[in-house]
Amino acid sequence: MVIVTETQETKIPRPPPHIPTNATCIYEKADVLDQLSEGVPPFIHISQNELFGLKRKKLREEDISVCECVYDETNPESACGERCLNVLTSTECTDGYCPCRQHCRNQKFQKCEYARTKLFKTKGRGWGLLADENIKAGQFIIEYCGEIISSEEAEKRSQAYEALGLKDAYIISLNANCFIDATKKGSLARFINHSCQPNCETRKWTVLGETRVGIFAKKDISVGTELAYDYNFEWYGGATVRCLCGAANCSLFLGAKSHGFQEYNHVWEDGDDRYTVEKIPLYDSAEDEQFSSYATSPSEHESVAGEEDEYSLVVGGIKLEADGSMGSSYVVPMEGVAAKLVETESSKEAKAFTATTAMISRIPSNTAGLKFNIGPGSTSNKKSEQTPRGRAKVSGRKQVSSKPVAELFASKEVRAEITKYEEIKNKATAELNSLYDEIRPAIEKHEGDSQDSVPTAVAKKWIHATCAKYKADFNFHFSIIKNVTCPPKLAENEAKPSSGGADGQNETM
Ligand SMILES: C[S@@+](CC[C@H](N)C(=O)[O-])C[C@H]1O[C@@H](n2cnc3c(N)ncnc32)[C@H](O)[C@@H]1O
Repeated sequence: MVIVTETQETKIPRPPPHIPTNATCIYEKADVLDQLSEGVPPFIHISQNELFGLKRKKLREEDISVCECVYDETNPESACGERCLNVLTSTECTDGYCPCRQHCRNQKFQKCEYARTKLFKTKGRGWGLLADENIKAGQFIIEYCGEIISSEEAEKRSQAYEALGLKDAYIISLNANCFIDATKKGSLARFINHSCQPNCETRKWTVLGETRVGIFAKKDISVGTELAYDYNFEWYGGATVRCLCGAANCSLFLGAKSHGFQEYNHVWEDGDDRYTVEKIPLYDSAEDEQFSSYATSPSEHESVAGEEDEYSLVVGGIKLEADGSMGSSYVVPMEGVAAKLVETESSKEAKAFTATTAMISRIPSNTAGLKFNIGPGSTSNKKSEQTPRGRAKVSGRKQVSSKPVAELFASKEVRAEITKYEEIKNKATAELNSLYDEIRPAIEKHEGDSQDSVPTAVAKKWIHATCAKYKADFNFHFSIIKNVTCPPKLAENEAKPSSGGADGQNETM
């Protein structure tokens, strides 16, 4: 098998000269090539994402986050460890700007500081990746590299791959607008399989102003153990793949946790071991519910107006360089796929591909609130509704109105308390809405690039207002529950509460 790695000719848009580019990658490519033995389906190995039909945003000096770490020669761990401000916000330090200079330990993506891993053939799940050394919980293992594509392109490609009969899916979501496709080009992370009880997880990091996805250890992993993460597949309907992870809590199908999963729509292919199920264990849909917040519907992906890469154009897997020649790294791998894609993309029928299996997994932000998710959907897991003016409703949930609730209580004191908390809640909601209008330009500006990050000052304001709203919501509901479960003693002149409202009629909230 011929494996072709990225070449010097591959043109990657660079930031201006005064802004540093990726630090030297110390990853041993030879190690990778050794592993790609006979039988591994061909692909192009890359250790840095490539943009397809999208423009790379220039990194501006004012966008560089500079930490406050002080390097102490007697303690090498003092350089950008877990207390580094950048590490805490999942942002890599930038060469030339980090106070710890060459001692900085927070450039793991840029320097490809990967754990040692090894490809191996699994039973029934194709190829997989295992730990080739002991890995510590929290350790960065490898970057999920591939082509960065728009959501429209992702949909088009996944349908095309399905039509071509590709069994393995390698497209994961980067944010609402962009996806990483490691089908034709990728790092070894593309071989990591799914598990419903994973030892790894995906995390998004900001590296030189761009969002990148890394695979991190969720727990200590001993040498020889298979690496796996939860794909959180987002399915666009159609065929589903039986999960063979073997975990006790297995969801049984890849994508079973996604909204798009439709049990009635399974397509089993004759003679395909991957899809053969000897005995299907009983399926408990309740298990899905606890995970349902991971996945979102396809409609959540807003399309991006595809702009051409400044430097080159990729057509059906063949890269055309500025001089019209074909990039040399594109000649051998995925020949069949590339050829068919050229054929289908150039024909009008390409658009008429029936949507069958289109698997796109979604990467949750794993920064535990340190990364500021902001905007219309940030107060709820569900996509928030938009008013005609475009303003996001803060919550799509049914609102409880205080009046009928308060009337259920005989105590004046309780009624006053509930009404007071409702006023505070309404005020906090109004403040959040007006803040959203104020910061919308900043949000929209950032949505065009990385939807996950907005300037810290804006994020802080938003977090403050959101917390105030949550607190007010909580206090309002808590005061109702508290007074229902532990009603205050009534004053002599107060009547006993009726069973159904102040006027004795049954009322509902
Ligand atoms: C990102 S690839 C993983 C590498 C893949 N095994 C290979 O040989 O290239 C994802 C594909 O691997 C297979 N796969 C991954 N995890 C699986 C699992 N738990 N059960 C069954 N198939 C799995 C599915 O075909 C899926 O579309």
